[in-house]
Amino acid sequence: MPTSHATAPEDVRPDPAERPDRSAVRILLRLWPYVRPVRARLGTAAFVAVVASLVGLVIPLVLKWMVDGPVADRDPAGVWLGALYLLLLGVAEALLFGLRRWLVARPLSHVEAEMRADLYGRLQRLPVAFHDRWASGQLLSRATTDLMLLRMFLAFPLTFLLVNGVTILVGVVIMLLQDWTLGLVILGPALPVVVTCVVFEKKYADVARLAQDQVGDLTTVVEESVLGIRIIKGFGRHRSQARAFHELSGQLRGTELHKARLLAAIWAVIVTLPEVTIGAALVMGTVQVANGDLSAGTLVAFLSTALALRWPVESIGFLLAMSQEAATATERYFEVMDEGLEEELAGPTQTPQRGAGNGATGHDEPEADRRPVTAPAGRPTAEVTTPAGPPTTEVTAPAAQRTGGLRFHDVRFRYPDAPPDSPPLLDRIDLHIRSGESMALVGATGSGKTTLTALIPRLHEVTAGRITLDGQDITAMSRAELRASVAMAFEEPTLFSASVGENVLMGAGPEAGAAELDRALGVAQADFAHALPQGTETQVGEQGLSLSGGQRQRLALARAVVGRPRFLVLDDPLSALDVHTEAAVEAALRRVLADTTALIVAHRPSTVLLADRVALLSGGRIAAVGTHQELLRTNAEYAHLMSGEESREVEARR
Ligand SMILES: Nc1ncnc2c1ncn2[C@@H]1O[C@H](COP(=O)(O)OP(=O)(O)OP(=O)(O)O)[C@@H](O)[C@H]1O
Repeated sequence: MPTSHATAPEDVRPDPAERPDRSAVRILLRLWPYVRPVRARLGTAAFVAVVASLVGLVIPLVLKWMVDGPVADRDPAGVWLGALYLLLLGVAEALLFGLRRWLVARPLSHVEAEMRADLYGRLQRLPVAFHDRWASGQLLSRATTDLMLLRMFLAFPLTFLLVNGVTILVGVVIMLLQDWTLGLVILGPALPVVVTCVVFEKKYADVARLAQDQVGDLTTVVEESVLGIRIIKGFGRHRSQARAFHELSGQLRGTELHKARLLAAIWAVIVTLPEVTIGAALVMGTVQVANGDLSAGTLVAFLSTALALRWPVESIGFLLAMSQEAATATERYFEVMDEGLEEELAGPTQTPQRGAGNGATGHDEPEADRRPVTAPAGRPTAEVTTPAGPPTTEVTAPAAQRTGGLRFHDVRFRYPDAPPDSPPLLDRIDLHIRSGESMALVGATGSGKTTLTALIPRLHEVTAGRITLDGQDITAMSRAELRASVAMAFEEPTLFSASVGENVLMGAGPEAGAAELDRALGVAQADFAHALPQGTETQVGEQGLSLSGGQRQRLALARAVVGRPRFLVLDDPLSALDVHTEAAVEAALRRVLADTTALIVAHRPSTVLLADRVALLSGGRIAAVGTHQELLRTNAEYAHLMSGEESREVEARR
């Protein structure tokens, strides 16, 4: 059974100290492949916004013309004309900003959808080891909150940092042209503002990253609480769960307040300094007007321009903050996208080259696999071996029988996150399940049975050695081909939010229909599906929670057998069934197992009896292989496991 590792992944976030210290700009540049297809529209939108902003800067010049012209000459018609110009400029500015919004809305939702689709696709193709390591909440928050932040960045800060930059530049030039001394006064705070922005950016980057990671942690807690609601209620853990939630949300609140304090600090600098200088310029300008050195219109134009630049300057603070959050979101997005795909994973590092590929292997028969004894009546193979003792008889079976079926060749496995000096979980596993044979796999809890079965469809990669299916190395097959040949039913039967029929037919090709569905439901004794309100069209809830454990297990079994796989791997498939249903499923499974090569993880004698032979996994090795009766007689550990004590322990854990 998968262990708690699957539900409590370690913290995989890169240590802040280990994260490469890259500038926000370089990180954001990674978005270019997604932005490229919509660059024309985004560019046009930015151009329109620059024009709109510059239109706003013409308004002070019209004011200057009005004050020095019609107002000074007491010409009402001129004043009305000036007012009309101002109105037209205001309307033009508003229309242009509206056009910009219209231009960006569609392409940006396209970018967000593309990025989300890529992330989802990547998550499907990442190896199981990746999902073991990453908390689901961290992945969820990247697919939702982070992508929303990116869309907002492309919509506002990306454009407005450019627009405001151009506006400030043009505005400053206009002010210097009006009166260069007043212009220099206005430029005074530029240096302290720039320095503050640089310091702010670095500090804000760290806090933004922390906040986004904490959102991921919080999402994980919420998700686990919802999925585990029965356990929380059943054990009355809602208070401790709520405490854990409050603690995390308190931490997030603290981080958000830290962000707010940083924003307040930069805001104070960015707002106060320009305000003070505008005040100073007003005083100086008024004195100059009083002395006759400056026209009133010029002063009005100057101050109006300075006031028009207030917003572009003040907004820099939060535009930088949003950009920083977007850089963090980009970094978090690509942390997932940069993970190696299943397909890119190298095979075992020390693959023995003995007899690779089809044909005779030349591989020595494993010790426990050599001695032919009598097969159970009616079984397809006569090659059943005794459990213990030195090899006595060489196998004389035809080559096809020796290489056919499912075979582990000197397989070794250690979880990638296990300490490097720990012994391998599976060590020198040699096991041969002959074509058409079914083999039960028995072992103490935690001995590695589930892990061993997961190696067959390459959910994990063997550390050394190789596995062959009918003589063909599984690493030489495409994953699609491999997984079409091997069907699995896991101990934890997961159903998807779809109809019962769709859940079962997931295990077959697209051509499978009602006949295959009925047959599979029959084999798994899951005919209850026909009695559901809408028969096999009935939707099962999230994870099939509306069905009982036994019902879900039978549907999972039906899914495994529906595609008539060449190889069947069942991880304790009958654990949740009552004795009568179990007997019925066993009877039906026997017929299926006659046509396939199967490996069945078993805890109970009744499941073991489904198989032709049994392999005992102990201490990371296949300690014995033989029939149930033989192993009962000759192997004390097996006898103990089957005596019921171990089975009861396993039952008690469920
Ligand atoms: N993703 C993982 N990373 C590291 N160690 C793991 C991982 N999954 C399982 N293990 C460890 O591997 C060992 C074997 O686990 P496995 O689930 O294969 O045992 P099992 O024999 O199927 O147990 P059971 O009979 O209880 O289902 C356990 O000690 C477990 O802690």
